[in-house]
This record gives sequence, structure tokens and C-alpha cells, in this order.
Amino acid sequence: MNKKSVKDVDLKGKRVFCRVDFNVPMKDGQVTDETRIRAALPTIQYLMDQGAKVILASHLGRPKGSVVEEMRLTPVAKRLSELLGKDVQKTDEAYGESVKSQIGTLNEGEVLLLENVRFYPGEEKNDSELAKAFAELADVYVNDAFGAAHRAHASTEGIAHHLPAVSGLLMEKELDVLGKALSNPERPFTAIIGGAKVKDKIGVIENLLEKVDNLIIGGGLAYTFVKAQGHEIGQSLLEEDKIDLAKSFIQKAEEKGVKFYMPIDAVVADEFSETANTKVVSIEEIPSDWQSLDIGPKTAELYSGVIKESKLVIWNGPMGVFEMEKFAGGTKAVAEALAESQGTYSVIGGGDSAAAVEKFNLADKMSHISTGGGASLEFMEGKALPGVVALNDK
Ligand SMILES: Nc1ncnc2c1ncn2[C@@H]1O[C@H](COP(=O)(O)OP(=O)(O)O)[C@@H](O)[C@H]1O
Ligand SMILES: O=C(OP(=O)(O)O)[C@H](O)COP(=O)(O)O
Repeated sequence: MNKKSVKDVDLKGKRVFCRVDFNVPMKDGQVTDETRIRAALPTIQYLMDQGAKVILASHLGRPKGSVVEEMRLTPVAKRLSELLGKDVQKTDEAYGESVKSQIGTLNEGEVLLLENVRFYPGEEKNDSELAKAFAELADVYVNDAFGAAHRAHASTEGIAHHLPAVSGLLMEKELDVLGKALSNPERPFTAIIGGAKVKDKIGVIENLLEKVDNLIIGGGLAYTFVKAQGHEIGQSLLEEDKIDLAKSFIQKAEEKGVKFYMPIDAVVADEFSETANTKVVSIEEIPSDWQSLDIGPKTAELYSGVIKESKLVIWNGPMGVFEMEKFAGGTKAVAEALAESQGTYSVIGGGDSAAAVEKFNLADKMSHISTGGGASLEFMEGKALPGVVALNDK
């Protein structure tokens, strides 16, 4: 990476404003998935070991610029403190005089977590006054919030213009893995694209078609492609206005010599429900009043074979409605193929694919699970991430 990291600056005795992504799911005031907190620990520990005074900042949820009690970061501070085995102070605000004086009491190696930065309207507007107010709290800025790197906000982008600005270790790792995959991939290189809508994946399909050897399509968006091939898809998800685009992707793949894989069979249901009647049909035989909610077993076998022959696989989006047991088989088969394939470097692009891999207890079998859904998608689209662009060059 051409951006400076925490390893490139002197941190001893410095007040370090470290933006993390602690946007974690919570229920009844408890953190229910601490993956993102754990992912930030190496950077926090590194800053502590270097003798920095660590000021952590994060958003939680979408409070839209005002204080929402359930979106305070207090439970996160508690969990972080348990994970670090060390007291973590927590402020009730994210900038200002009282926050400054609390920071003044920090000793080297101590940690403080600011209140949710999205309680202030200036955060999402990338207001320069708010960015300056954050910057006044510290001597150095570290961005370790890969999951929020696609947002140009005051604590992710604006602040970087007012302090020495470097990446954290998680940010560096995410960019290294995804960057290498896209610029210098081991081959055969396969992308698996699933999820609900073609509309959300246009950019990523366009960009990856330039780079991959195999492109596998699954999930709800596959049926617009199936329709584009002239098959009837019953009540399955269809984006009518994307049929021509789907056709052009299939044609482009052919021109580029990219193997384009689409479902050959489907698990169809008579309604969108866990209790629906289901059956497996070939892709040409989806009944007109049924809908496909998962890839079928033959497709799963086909896709698993391609995965096992690949050196590198990037996966974004589930193959079916994996939240319902009856339609989880295809997503599970893909996750298992990745887990079993020793010689395949597997990159899971955050969001629902990461949730699925967790659900099937296969997370530790994957080579890299990104902590950013939207961020990794934008990266795979080839877009620059504002939170990264703003950091100091090496
Ligand atoms: N065949 C299908 N029909 C309807 N919905 C589907 C189908 N396959 C997958 N989905 C749904 O797509 C959603 C995930 O889509 P999306 O948000 O685009 O994925 P990601 O978060 O990985 O980018 C899941 O909630 C899943 O239930
Ligand atoms: O959870 C996040 O996004 P993700 O679900 O796309 O990974 C990030 O914390 C960004 O949050 P946002 O989409 O409210 O800006």
C-alpha cells in the first residue's frame, strides 16, 4: 500500500485519534457480534504498546445527527475493556472542552472511547468545523475503520486534512488482501456474485469481468440473467430493466474468455416462506406460479467444482435465501467448498456472505473475511475509498 501506516510514525506520548468501525449489532444493551471489535484489537494494542494515549472514535447505527440513547457506545466500551483486559474510559460526547480535559488525564498506553460520532449532524456532512474539533483532541490521526472507508465523513475523511494521517493495521490488511486480489491475482481467479439485486452489483460485475477467469452468479439476481437467456423464471426476482444489461455481461464474458456460470437447477417454492412447499427443478422448468429461492444441488456441485479448481476466490452475496433453512443449501455448499479447498485463497466480501459463513461455523476456514460490506463492494468496483485517499502517502 502507498499510504503511511501506524508503523511509519512516532507514537510515544502522542494523543492518537483512532477511527474504528465499532458499528456492531446490539440487543438489549449488549453487543451480539463482537467481530469488528476484535478486528480492531491489534491496532489498539499496538498503539498502547507504543506508549500512545489512545482516543477511539466510531459511529454506531444511523442516529441521523442527534442523540439516540440506544445508540450510545457505552456497551461497546464495556466489551472492549473486557477484551483488552484493561479499563477503557468512555466520554458522553465526542468533542469539546469536557472531552479535552478527560483526554488530559490519560496516561501513555491508556484508552478512551468517544461517544457515537453520528450524534452530530456535521459528521455525515463532513463538516470542516467538526473535523477541526476532532483534530484538536489529538496529535496523530489513525484510520482503522475499513468498514466506513467508503464514507467521506468528518471522522473518516475531514479530520485527515488537519493531522498527520495514517492507516491502522486492520485497514492496511484489508487493503492489502483486496488490492492484491484485484491487481495481481493468483489464477484461476473466480468471483462469486450473489445477493438480491443486479442493481447493487452492476459496478462489481463490470469491474471483475476485466479481471477474473470465472464468474459465478447466484442468489436473487441470477434470475434476471436466466431470463436474459430466454428461460421463464416464474415468480423469481426479476429486474426487467436490467435484462439487456445482463445480456451484455454474458456477451462481454464471452468476448473476454471469462467462463460465466449461471444456475442450471433451482429450489423453487410456492411462496416466500419457511413453510412453503418446495421442489427441485431444472432451470428451464420453473413453474409460472413458483419462485426460485436457492440454487439447486446440481448447480451447487458445479460451483463447488469451479471453486476447488481456483487458486483465488472472491465471494460477495449469498446464493439463496440462506436465512431460511430450506433455502440455505446452496450458500452452505459454496461455503463448504471454500472451507474444504486447501489450495484456494478465499476472500469473503463482508455483508451477508460473511454472516452466512459465520452461521455455518466456517469462518475460521476462510482466508480473509472482510469487516466491510459496502466498503469491500466499492473497492471491488474499483472505486477510490475517501477514507483511504485522505491518508498521507508514503
Ligand atoms: N433467490 C432469492 N430470492 C430472493 N432473495 C434472495 C435470493 N437469494 C438471496 N436472496 C436474499 O438476498 C439478500 C442478500 O442480498 P444483498 O444484500 O445484495 O447481499 P450482500 O449483503 O452480500 O451484498 C439476503 O437477505 C437473501 O435472503
Ligand atoms: O456496517 C457498515 O456497513 P456494511 O454493513 O456495508 O459493512 C459500516 O459501519 C458503514 O455503516 P453505514 O452504511 O451506516 O455508513
